[in-house]
Amino acid sequence: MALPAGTRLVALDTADRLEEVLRFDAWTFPTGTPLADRVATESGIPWGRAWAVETLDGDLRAMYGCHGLRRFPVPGAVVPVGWLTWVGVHPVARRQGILRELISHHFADCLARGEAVSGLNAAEAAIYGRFGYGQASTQVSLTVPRGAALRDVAGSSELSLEMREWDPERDGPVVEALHAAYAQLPAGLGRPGWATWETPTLRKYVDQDPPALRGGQEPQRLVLVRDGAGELRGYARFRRKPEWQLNVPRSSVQLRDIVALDPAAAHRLWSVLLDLDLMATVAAGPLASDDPILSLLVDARAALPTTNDMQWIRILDLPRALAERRYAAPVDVVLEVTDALIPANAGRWRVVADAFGHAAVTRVDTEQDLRLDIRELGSAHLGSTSLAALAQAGLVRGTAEPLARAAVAWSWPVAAGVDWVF
Ligand SMILES: CC(=O)SCCNC(=O)CCNC(=O)[C@H](O)C(C)(C)COP(=O)(O)OP(=O)(O)OC[C@H]1O[C@@H](n2cnc3c(N)ncnc32)[C@H](O)[C@@H]1OP(=O)(O)O
Repeated sequence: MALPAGTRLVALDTADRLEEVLRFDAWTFPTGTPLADRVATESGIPWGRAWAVETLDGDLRAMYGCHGLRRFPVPGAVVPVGWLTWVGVHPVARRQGILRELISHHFADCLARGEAVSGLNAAEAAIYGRFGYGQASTQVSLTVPRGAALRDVAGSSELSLEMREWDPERDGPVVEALHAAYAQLPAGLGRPGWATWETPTLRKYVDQDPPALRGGQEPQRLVLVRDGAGELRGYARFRRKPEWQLNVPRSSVQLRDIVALDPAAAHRLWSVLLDLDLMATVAAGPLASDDPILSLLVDARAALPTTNDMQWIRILDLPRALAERRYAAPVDVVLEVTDALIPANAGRWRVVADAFGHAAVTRVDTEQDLRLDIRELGSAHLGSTSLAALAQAGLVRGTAEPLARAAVAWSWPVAAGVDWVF
């Protein structure tokens, strides 16, 4: 397939076309925010690694961008990943194969830059599976009632608190350091998928708090927690949304993110957030599906947990991607993989690894143990989608023993996930 006649692909190297891009984007993602306000905020567009499809007259018809992450956590390692973003096709140009062309361009670009994996957050869950992306992590959202009881954690009450208005220049580096440190927890195992805002564009994008993007809520606030030696142990960023019903305060805390480096800090932060006057609830999420609050709440059900897909992973260079990550148990298995878009990944691959080691991945022509598509391998790549679960749906085929061994090896003790979308 090719781009529709009368259109061409052009690079978006600089922000020169920002206003035009934002006008175009408002066709793909409707917004009530005035254009002038959007122009004045950091869009998060990765200029220099963004492309547009335009007519020969220069009218924008589609675009996509890619964040070149260099420290994306996969099980037991951090790797380069091409993070697909800002995908949109104008309503007049849809269903003519433009997205399919952009995806093919993105895959080739990532491979040329040595990125064995592409990832994304999907606007709609049904879009990307056809291109070999598999759902690799889930997120949980909570609405925690004010005053919800927490299980005790020793040392929580001895930690000190500081609350202040968010100041990006002062607080951005503090929060970034805590967020990055959390990626290694617990005990150095590390949380796959825990991306940090590692490019200057992403950093500016997450640090900003312009009134136009507050939705009528108060400016962002920050709570910090320190141990007895004054060392920072965690933070939470939040806003309060004021609301009264029949003279009864029904306001809510909108928690943007919360990071704690130990259980006492998590308990202390949640204790203060659940005890703010005039609030009825604390709305939290995206949270990883094993976030500590789910174990700390005495009645997690009362927090009305809802889950959704979070990160989607596409393996672009199979031998490299499978060798880059580590495995939770010894494994020696032959996979027969199909890949309709990247033929170099298709065929039989032997994967051999020790517990918590990297794998040797070689092409073989011996009998396969398991058969699956590249999409399923992407789902399992962050360690949170079980190959055995996929087998129950008929998406991985093989006999019981190699399936069980591979399912354990591909898993990881810490759930994949992250607390922001980009
Ligand atoms: C990572 C991100 O940035 S997520 C953001 C994605 N963007 C949006 O959701 C904005 C609004 N939507 C759009 O801009 C467009 O409809 C897009 C980008 C989703 C699709 O673009 P199009 O150029 O129309 O897609 P294209 O014609 O290449 O279709 C490719 C395939 O995807 C399918 N498809 C397209 N859109 C959707 C959708 N929303 N849901 C399910 N399937 C879809 C098509 O049916 C087609 O399937 P086929 O290959 O089996 O025939």
